[in-house]
Amino acid sequence: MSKPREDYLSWDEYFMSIALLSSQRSKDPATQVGACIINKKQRIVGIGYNGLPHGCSDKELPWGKTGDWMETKYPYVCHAEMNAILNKNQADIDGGTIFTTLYPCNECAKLIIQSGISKVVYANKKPGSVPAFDASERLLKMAGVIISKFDPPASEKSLKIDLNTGSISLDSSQQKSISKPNPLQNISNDSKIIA
Ligand SMILES: Nc1ccn([C@H]2C[C@H](O)[C@@H](COP(=O)(O)O)O2)c(=O)n1
Ligand SMILES: [Zn+2]
Repeated sequence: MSKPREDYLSWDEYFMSIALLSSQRSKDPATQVGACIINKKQRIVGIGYNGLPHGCSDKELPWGKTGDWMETKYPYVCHAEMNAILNKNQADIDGGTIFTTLYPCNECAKLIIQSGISKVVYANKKPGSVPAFDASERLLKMAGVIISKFDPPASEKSLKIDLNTGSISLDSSQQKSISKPNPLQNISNDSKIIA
């Protein structure tokens, strides 16, 4: 009898991969973020990425980061976590988990708490002390939300999606390459999340 496939995605890898894939819908030229919410039964109930509100033109609103605040992206972009919560297809997400490619900001932390989500799994966090992330941590901890850093696989694991042929390959090797930096652990304040 043939054996089941051994080289497959763990649940956490699966949900974080979906968050990462969703981030690739973002039009933010600097930082693409994705989020995936699961309910208590491990079913996906919401997905989102950072982008402008419905009906607001990607071409008319600014995408810059500096200068006059009104002429930056910050007042206009909906965060990935916010979109995932608003897109949820189930009213009750109490006790759910949100997988997010970037640590949630304080505004998203409020939404996470109020929606009943009880766990956050994040892949990246901006280095140093950033007020929006410090305040978020304060709120999440106070509300009893579990904060967990995504545990990357012990060995190299990468997914390659070929949209031309419609094929996908999951490559894994026994050892992590020492020379190649892990993009999930190494981001600067200004860098793209996924290289
Ligand atoms: N947890 C987060 C944090 C940030 N975002 C979005 C908001 C912006 O589009 C971008 C951050 O801009 P940056 O200053 O890093 O270029 O990421 C989000 O969706 N979720
Ligand atoms: Zn946010």
